[in-house]
Amino acid sequence: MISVSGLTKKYGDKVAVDDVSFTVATGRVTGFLGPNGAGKSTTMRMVLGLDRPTAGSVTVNGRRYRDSPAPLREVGALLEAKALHPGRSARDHLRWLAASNRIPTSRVDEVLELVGLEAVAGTRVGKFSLGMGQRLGIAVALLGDPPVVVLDEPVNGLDPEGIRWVRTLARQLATEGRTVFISSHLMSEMALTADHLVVIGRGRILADCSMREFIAEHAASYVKVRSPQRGQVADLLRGAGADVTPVDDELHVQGLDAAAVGELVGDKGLYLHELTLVRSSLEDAFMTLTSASVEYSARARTDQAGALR
Ligand SMILES: Nc1ncnc2c1ncn2[C@@H]1O[C@H](COP(=O)(O)OP(=O)(O)OP(=O)(O)O)[C@@H](O)[C@H]1O
Repeated sequence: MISVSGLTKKYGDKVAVDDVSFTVATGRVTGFLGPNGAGKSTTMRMVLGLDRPTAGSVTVNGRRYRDSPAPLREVGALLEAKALHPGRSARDHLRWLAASNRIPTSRVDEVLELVGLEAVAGTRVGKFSLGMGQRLGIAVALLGDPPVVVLDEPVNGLDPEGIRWVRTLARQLATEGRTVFISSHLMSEMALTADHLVVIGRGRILADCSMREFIAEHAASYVKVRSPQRGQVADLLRGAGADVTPVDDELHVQGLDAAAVGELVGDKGLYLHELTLVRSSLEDAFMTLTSASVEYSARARTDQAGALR
């Protein structure tokens, strides 16, 4: 498991990560979600000991990454813009990493097969597409068969088949009991992949909850009703305690579910032309949540400058 406590990173005056605490549990996929520039990569780099925190601490399975005797076998990571030797083949790259981390060479062909690069294993990495590079990065992450896997934007550059493959792989790794921590700026992708969500905006944690809780709390829903007796239906539903908003030729009803609306209307012998549960998309919920953090951050900066004191 990964434990992040009071983590802060400043670059000069810029606070990239601001007093962040959360836990990434074993045996499930935790999605790390936030808009561009939110602080995801910076946090992940600190988890991996590649950036030194200004304050706070991170432990992976109880110790700091850089204190690990065999990092590649402890934590597998895919980071953005991974530097690869362009003249080397994928197989040679993995062999070199395996040898320098005392991982058996037989594992190289296993991971090449796992990520679907067997056919191009001898091709120079410089000729790889973005998607192939991502697959090779994931192969590197899995080379040491690590119990903890950290993937920064793993679906970048992948086609729909590749995206589905990453999703299945992440779920499989979690089912095997590993700790899986994946960043993305795409809510729709995380909704299909993650069990748990940590949402960050402007360096601060905005939500840390299960995907189910996030949907219940943030994805607003209403029942869309169309009826030739709109006025009567609206009065009836309001009388039953619902919140009813007329929109064009529709009624948007909150406070009663679709079944209750249907039964109330049926009991009175009124007609319905439509009865639909409408959920706002998770993408909308995510945008609303993170755009609020922009305002918060602007206030915080004014406060820091002393203007409000
Ligand atoms: N080395 C650096 N020097 C100065 N500022 C930096 C540095 N690295 C990151 N930042 C700033 O810190 C903030 C957080 O960046 P970070 O890359 O962690 O965000 P992110 O959520 O990963 O975004 P993206 O999805 O665009 O990669 C951004 O405002 C970024 O400009």
